[in-house]
Amino acid sequence: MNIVEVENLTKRYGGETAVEDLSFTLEKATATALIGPNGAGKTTSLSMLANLLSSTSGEIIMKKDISIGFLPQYPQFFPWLTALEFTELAAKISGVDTKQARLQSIQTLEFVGLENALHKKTGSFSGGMKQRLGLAQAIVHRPELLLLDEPISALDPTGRREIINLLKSLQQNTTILYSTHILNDAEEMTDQLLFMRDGRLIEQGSLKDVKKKHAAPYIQMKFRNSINALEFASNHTWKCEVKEDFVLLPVSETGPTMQEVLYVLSTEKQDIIGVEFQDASLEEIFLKVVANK
Ligand SMILES: Nc1ncnc2c1ncn2[C@@H]1O[C@H](COP(=O)(O)OP(=O)(O)OP(=O)(O)O)[C@@H](O)[C@H]1O
Repeated sequence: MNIVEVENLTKRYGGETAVEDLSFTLEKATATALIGPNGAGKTTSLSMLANLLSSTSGEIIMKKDISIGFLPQYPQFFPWLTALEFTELAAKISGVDTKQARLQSIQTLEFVGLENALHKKTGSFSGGMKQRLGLAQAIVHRPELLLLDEPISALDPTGRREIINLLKSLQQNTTILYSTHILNDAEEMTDQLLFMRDGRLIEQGSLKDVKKKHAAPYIQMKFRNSINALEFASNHTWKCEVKEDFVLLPVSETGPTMQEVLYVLSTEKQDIIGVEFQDASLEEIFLKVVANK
C-alpha cells in the first residue's frame, strides 16, 4: 500500500530550479534512500514532503491524517533545555498528551542511546549526541512516516552502525525516507533507491534492480603484482579489466563461470593470491549512473 505519492514535484527559486518533475511513491513500512551529490535537491524535496516548504508545481498525496516525523539536516535545539525537556516539548507539539509525552520521551531517549543524558542541557551535547537527539524528537510521537535529512552523516562509524540498526528496527511500523551521501551505509537499509542530480530523479528502483541494470557482479582475481595481472589478461580472450594487481571479469551469460576460471587457474601456472566474487557497491553504481546520464 502506498502511503505517499509524489507527482511531478517542482521547486524553483526565481530562475533557478532546485527540484524538477520529481515523481515517486513510498510504500508502507519500507525504507527509501534519497541519494545525490551536494545541491541535487534532496533537502528541498524532504522539506516539501515535511510541509515546511511549498512547491512551485506538482503534487504530494499522502495517506489521510498521516503523522510525520522530520529530522532536518542541521537540527536546532534550545540549549537551555535538557534532552528530556526538549523531547517532551517535541512530543507535545506533535499532539501527545502531557503524561504520555514524558513516558514516550524517556523511552525514546533510551532507544537512541541517550539514557545517560536525560537531564543534561542540550547546549553541552556533542555533534553525535545532537544527531541522536534530533532523531529522538523525530520519532517520539511514533510517526507513520519518518523523513530524515542526512541522519547518519555527522556520526562516526560506530554511531552510524548504531543508528542504522535503530532505524532498521523501526522499519516494521514506519515508512522511512532518508537522504544520505554515505552510500555503503545506505546499502544496508534500502527497499528503494532514488538517485537525484541537478534537481532531477535520474534513477530509481530496488537495490537489486538498480544493481542488475547498471553493474553486474564480477569475478576478482588478485595477482602477486600488476605484471602478472596484465600477463593473465593478455593471455586470455575473456573481456576483462586490469586494475593494478587485480583482474576483474564481469559475470555475464556469455562470460566464463567461476568454475571455468578456477579450472584455468588450476591448470595454468599463475602467480595468483586470491579469487572471489565481488558485487558492485552502491558507490560504484551511483558513479556509473551519474556518469551515464
Ligand atoms: N532558499 C534557496 N534559495 C535559492 N536557492 C536554493 C535555496 N535552497 C536551495 N537552493 C538551491 O537548490 C538546489 C538544491 O539544494 P538542496 O539543498 O535541496 O540540495 P541537497 O541535495 O540537499 O544538497 P546537500 O547534499 O548539499 O545538502 C541547490 O542548487 C541550492 O543552491
